[in-house]
Amino acid sequence: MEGHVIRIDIQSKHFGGTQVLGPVRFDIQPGETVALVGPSGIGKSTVLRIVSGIDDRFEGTVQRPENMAIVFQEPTLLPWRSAVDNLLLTHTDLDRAGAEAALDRVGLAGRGAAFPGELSLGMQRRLSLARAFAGRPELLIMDEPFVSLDTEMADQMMNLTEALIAQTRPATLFVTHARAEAERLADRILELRGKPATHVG
Ligand SMILES: Nc1ncnc2c1ncn2[C@@H]1O[C@H](COP(=O)(O)OP(=O)(O)OP(=O)(O)O)[C@@H](O)[C@H]1O
Repeated sequence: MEGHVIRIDIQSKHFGGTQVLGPVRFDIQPGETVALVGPSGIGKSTVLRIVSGIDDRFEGTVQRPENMAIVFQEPTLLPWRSAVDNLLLTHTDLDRAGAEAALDRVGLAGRGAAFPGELSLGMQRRLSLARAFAGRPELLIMDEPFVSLDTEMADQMMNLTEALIAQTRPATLFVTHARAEAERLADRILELRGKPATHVG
C-alpha cells in the first residue's frame, strides 16, 4: 500500500511546569511497525497522544496522514449500536457488506447484529480491531493493546493483529510494557529513558 513517511519531531512537552519529554525524533516508514517501550510514567502515552493529534500542546511538529486509526487499551465501542453499526458509524464510506467482511476477518462472522455487551471481552477486542482496520489506515496507533489479557488470549490477539497488519500494511506505532511483545511484533523498538524522557534506538 502506498504511503508517506510519518515524521515525529518533538522538541519538548511540559505538563504545567514539569518537562516530561525532551527531544523525541523518529520516522515511521510506510508498512513499518515501531514499538515504544519504557518504564511506567516515562511518557509513552504522552508520545502517542502527540503523534495521534489528541494532544497538540507541545513544542515540535508531527507529519501524519489523515487516515489513521487508534486502538486503546480497553475497547471504546458504542454500547447501544450493533457490531456492524459500530463499523459503519466510524467509516462512512463502508457499506454493510464491507462491514460484514471486516467482521469476518477477525472471526466475528455472523455476529454483526450483536451489541457490544452481548459479546465476550475477547470478541469486543476483536471488534475494536475490525473497526481500526476497516478504514485501511495509513497509520495505526495502539496503546498497550494486549495488557490485562490472560496469556492465551494475548497470544490470540497478537496473532490476529499480526495477520491484519500483514494484510493492510499500515505504519504502526504501539506502546507496550512487555519487551517480548515488542520483539515479536515490531520491526524496530524505541525506548524512552530519562527525565525529561528522550529515546534510545
Ligand atoms: N494530564 C496530565 N497532567 C499532568 N501530568 C501528566 C498528565 N498526563 C501525564 N502526566 C505525567 O507525565 C508523565 C508521563 O505520563 P505517561 O502517561 O505518558 O507515561 P507512560 O509511560 O505512558 O506510563 P504508563 O506506562 O504507566 O502508562 C507522568 O509523570 C505523568 O504523571
